[in-house]
Amino acid sequence: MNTTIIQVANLHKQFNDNQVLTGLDLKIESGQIVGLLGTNGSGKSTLIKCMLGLLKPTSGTSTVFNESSWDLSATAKSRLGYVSQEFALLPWMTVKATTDYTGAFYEHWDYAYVTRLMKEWNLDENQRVGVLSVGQRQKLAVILALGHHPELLILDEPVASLDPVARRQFLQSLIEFTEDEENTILFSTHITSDLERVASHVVFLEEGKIGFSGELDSLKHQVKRIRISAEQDLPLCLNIPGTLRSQIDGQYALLAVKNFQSEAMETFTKELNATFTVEDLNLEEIFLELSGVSTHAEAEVTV
Ligand SMILES: Nc1ncnc2c1ncn2[C@@H]1O[C@H](COP(=O)(O)OP(=O)(O)OP(=O)(O)O)[C@@H](O)[C@H]1O
Repeated sequence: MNTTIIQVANLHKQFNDNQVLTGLDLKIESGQIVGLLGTNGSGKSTLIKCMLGLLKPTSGTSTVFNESSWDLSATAKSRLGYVSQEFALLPWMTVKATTDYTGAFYEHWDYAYVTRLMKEWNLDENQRVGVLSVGQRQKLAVILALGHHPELLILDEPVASLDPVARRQFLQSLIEFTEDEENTILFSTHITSDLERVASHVVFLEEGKIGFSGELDSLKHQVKRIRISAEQDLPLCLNIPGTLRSQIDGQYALLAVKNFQSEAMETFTKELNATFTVEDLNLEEIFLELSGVSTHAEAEVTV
């Protein structure tokens, strides 16, 4: 049975007069791999920090393992792994000294697992941290977060500096991490193809609110591109509920809709004496449509 790992209720966060998060409600359950999407500055890091108790919400609540995020016990913290965007490592230490030093803080540090990950991810344990590339440092930060087998892993843009090979290895490790145990992952990213490869659920932040939260498959099922073709010119405004974008050109129309319902579309097009076809969008196209950026430029309006 799935248990609730993170629960956010009516969460607001404001920095001076900058309202970043506006009444968010969110539930993440054990075993989920949740991808957090949103445009730059939409509040992904702020939400993560509120969940971890690193920032205090202006109002509302957040709990992790049923404990208030703002007041997490040492036991709850030991069940967490977190990699922030601005992680700090000591440049004069070697990779090995860094992992040993971090491991010393944990009761159940898995030295063998850490050594295996370092080998798989081509990290030289004798190298000094100060001379590592940005991507190598990012790999090390992720390994440090995994070494104690956290039940909940939170990663803020973990793959931004990784090359495609390292990204594949990293994603594979994430899959193993949740396959072996009932672990939960929340990660923010701008790389939608990565998210599509591993995430079971998606949370989409939009103007301080949750634009979508649910299963990845459900999101793909709901957001579609529709082509309408009629015998006569179509009206200039179609008024189809859930339309994100529409382009009308005489007898033809091209639309992106959210909450697509086949029956409603059938009724609507019948009234216009028109027919329609439905096309799937990939996650990047869905993300762009939900963010208000048309992907129609790449698609012809006519059938
Ligand atoms: N400590 C802070 N003090 C003041 N403003 C902040 C602080 N942290 C974040 N902000 C503001 O909150 C907004 C959201 O920032 P945040 O870093 O959460 O966005 P993000 O979605 O993670 O962005 P990105 O995709 O670029 O990493 C921005 O306008 C930012 O300037």
